[in-house]
Order: sequence, then C-alpha cells, then structure tokens
Amino acid sequence: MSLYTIPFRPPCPIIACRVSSSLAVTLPSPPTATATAAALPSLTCALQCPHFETCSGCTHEFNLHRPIIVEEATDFFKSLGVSDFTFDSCRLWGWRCRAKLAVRGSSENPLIGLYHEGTHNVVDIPQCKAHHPNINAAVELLRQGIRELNIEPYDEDQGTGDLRYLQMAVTTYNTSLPAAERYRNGRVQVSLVWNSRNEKSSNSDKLNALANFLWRNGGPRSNLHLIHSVWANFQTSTNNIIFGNRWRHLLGERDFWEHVGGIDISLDPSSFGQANTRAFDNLLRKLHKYVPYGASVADLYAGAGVIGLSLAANKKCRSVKCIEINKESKPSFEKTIDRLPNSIEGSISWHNTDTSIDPLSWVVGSDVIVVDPPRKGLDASLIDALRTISSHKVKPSFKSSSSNIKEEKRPWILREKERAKEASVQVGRETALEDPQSLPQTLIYISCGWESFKKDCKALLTSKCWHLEKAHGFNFFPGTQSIEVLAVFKRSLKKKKTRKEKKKQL
Ligand SMILES: C[S@@+](CC[C@H](N)C(=O)[O-])C[C@H]1O[C@@H](n2cnc3c(N)ncnc32)[C@H](O)[C@@H]1O
Repeated sequence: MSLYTIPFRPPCPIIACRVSSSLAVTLPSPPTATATAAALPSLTCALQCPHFETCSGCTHEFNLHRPIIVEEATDFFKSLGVSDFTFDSCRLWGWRCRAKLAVRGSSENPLIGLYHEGTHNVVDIPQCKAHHPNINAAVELLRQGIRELNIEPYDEDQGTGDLRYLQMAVTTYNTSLPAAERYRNGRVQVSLVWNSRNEKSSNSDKLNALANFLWRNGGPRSNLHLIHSVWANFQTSTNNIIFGNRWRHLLGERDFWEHVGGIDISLDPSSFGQANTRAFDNLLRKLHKYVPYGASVADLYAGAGVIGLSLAANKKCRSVKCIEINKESKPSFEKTIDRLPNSIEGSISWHNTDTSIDPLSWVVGSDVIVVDPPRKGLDASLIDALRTISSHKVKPSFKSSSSNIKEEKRPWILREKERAKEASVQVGRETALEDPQSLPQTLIYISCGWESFKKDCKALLTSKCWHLEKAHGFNFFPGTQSIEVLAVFKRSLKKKKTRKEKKKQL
C-alpha cells in the first residue's frame, strides 16, 4: 500500500471561490482561455499552498475547480456518444477527511507529511490546503506530544524508532450540532502506526503516553474537542506497507460514524474509506438515480458496503450482495447494517472473497452491477465475464473457488475459500427474490483511475455487449489530475437477425 499522496492548511481564511457541491453541471471553461491567457493565472480557484512543489500531494495549482483532465474526459465520452458529460467541482480546499502521513526526522524536529516525489524524504506539510483543517490541527498537537514525550520517529534505514505513520480520519457527523456546523467541527480519529509487534513491547509505555497526551489536550475535557479517538496499529515489517495486521483501540469512541448517501455508515480505521466525504456523498446521490426501485444489486469491490447499503436503504432493493477482499471491512459493514431503517425488507449480504474468482457467480442473478475497483481497474476475469455475459447460460453457484489465487502481500487480506465462506454476513431473507438466471441490465462503473477506466471502458464497448449511456465526473482530488468517474453502461440486447440477414449469411 503506498502512502496517499496528499496534502493542506489550518484555520486559514477559506478563499471565496468554493464551487457549490450541489452544482453538478458542466462548468464553463475558465476565463483565461482567451488572449489574456498570457496574463497571471486567476487566483480565484488557486491552491495557494506553501507546500506546493515540495510535497507530492498536489500537482496543479490553478483552476482547481476544473482539472485539465476534464477536457479529455469530455472528448472521450463524446467520442463514445455521450455528449452530456457533467463535472461536479465539489469542495476545493479542506476536502480531505482521511490522510495517511509518514513520520520521520527526530523527536526534536519531527517531519510529518508525504514523501517528496520519487524519494523517501518526508516533507512536513503543516499548512496543507487539501486536508480538513482539523487534520492539520491534530497533526500539530501530535507534533507537540512527540517533542514533549521524546517519541522517536521511525528510521527506515535502521528500522529503529517508535512512530512510523499516522492515519487521520475526520468524522463530520455530530448530531448535537446544527447541520451547517458539522463539517467545520469534524473530529479526528488518530491511528498511530507503532514500530512494535504488539502492545506488550518495550516501547508501549511511550505509546500510551502519546495517546494520553492527545486525549488530555484534544479530548472532551480540553478547550477544543478535536480528537474523536486514538488507535494503535502495530507494524515491524521493513517493507513499504503502512499497516500491520494488529489494531488496538486505545481511547475515545470506538465506533466512527459518518453520514453519506442518506445512511449512517461506520468505518473502522482498518477498512477502506473514501478520502473526500462530501464529494462521495454527491456521487452516491447521483448513483441512486440509475438504480431502479426494488432492483437486485451486486456491489463488487465493496469495502464496508457503503454503496450497496446506501442503495438498499434508498432504492428498497430486493437484494444487495457486497463482495470485498479485505476481511477487516466486515465489522464496519455489520455496524452500518444495525443502523439501517427497520423498514428494509430485502436480502443483504457481504462476502469476503476475491471478485476475480468466479466473477460470474456474482454477476448473474443481479439487475444492476456496481463496480468500484482500486486505481488499477477491473480484474481481467471480471472484464471477460462482463464482455461475454450475454452468451452465458449459467447457474450461479455463489461459491468462490480457490483457483487463481494471486500473490497477496497484505497479511490481513483473506483469500482462502473456506474462510471466505465463514466470513460472509447475511441479513434478511436467506434466499433473495431474484431470478437466478437473469442477466444484469445495468453496469455502473465508479472509477478513481482514469487510464484504467478508459481501457476497461473500451474493452466493454468493443464486446458489443454493453453501450455507454451516461457519464459524470466528480472532483474527488482537487489539486491533482485525478477525477472520480461514474459511468452507466446498459446491456445491449441482441438484435434478432432478419430473414434477409440470415439468407445473406448462408
Ligand atoms: C476503491 S475501494 C472502494 C470501496 C467501496 N466501494 C467504498 O466506496 O467504500 C476498492 C475496494 O476494493 C477492494 N478490492 C481490491 N481488490 C479486490 C478483489 N480482487 N476482490 C474484491 N475486492 C477487492 C479493496 O480492498 C477496496 O476495499
């Protein structure tokens, strides 16, 4: 797992150009496109971050509301017959609610931030403009703690030191505040990646002292209640993987709640969570429009099942199956399920398995397939299954096979068939009211990797099995050239050959 390249700046004046998150329209090109282009670029939607160029998080300083890649995406979709591609600019600063940061340097001068491009030198980014301001505030508190308690940052060359990485996740869901104040007052779940095997190791006193420091100075009894909770993750491996497989909740609330897509969701620090909470909410609300009421849905690459559960609640799906490889997402899924309205009657299940193994078994029997793969795009076996779906007459087995197992470096990832079966969760009716032979009519592809999306999209379209109906972009990562895409494909019905065509063939 690589360190999320990213960024920010603390309680600074937020620049006036915040493009409305509800403005899901194609924005006009910036006014610099004329002869005045040679003049200084407009600062209205500029990053204005002191760390730009030293930090690898942001690659673009100007026109944050419209990354250059949007032009390419517009042309790409137009060439495929979709001329109404929309782009939602979302929040431009302070959008990152989830950050993984490296800790290096010394206890007197800790460096907390991201690697300088192409190196393992950490750049301190106390004023990052992408981070939610309270992430920066929590980082500053932690920096103070490191100095006061003489905590040693990790030394990669020697393998020594105490604190390796941090994960900061902001919950903006606090029902005791008016809705308009919740985002600004978000609280931070701090995960300290500690260089020891477990909580009994020799440096655990320091870990507890640092956690107590954060809680005393940022917890409910401090002047500013900034810290939601403190967790420890234990990691001693010398590779680049950020997290080890042992997590401990130390202080504060154990459960972390957020409200997106019309539901309360729980996210443990070990589960995948979207970094841009607000933009994700916009995307989910758009997604709802493409799923018919009562549909049966397969949510592939589901994480803690946020997409599937949001659909179950909002579209009264008759069945939702979530497929996810990381077993750590299961407790979050279960907690979210517990808070769903009682009125949900359909069948909901979460399966801890690899989508790439026997993908047809998840695809057949569903009306709508939602895929939200990692940046590298869809697994080849899933692409194949989708490309040939119309010619399949398959009885879904709802079983995974242990063949095809790929090498997996992350120890907490579960890939064994038997354990996968045990790790499934079923809520509601056991047998869904779905036609086991029916084929999906709709495929919704959510992508954070533009290059892999283009490739997968072309592979789907050249099969003639699918055509593209709609596409929307979301500014999930302002300051970069990455966008999140939501593309809606419809299955092409095979045209019956006319007598004339049949004759011609003979
Ligand atoms: C971009 S995240 C999306 C998660 C979720 N849809 C959400 O929005 O919270 C991709 C997810 O796919 C999972 N994943 C990666 N490869 C997988 C595979 N072969 N089978 C199932 N899940 C996989 C990752 O663990 C991760 O949770």
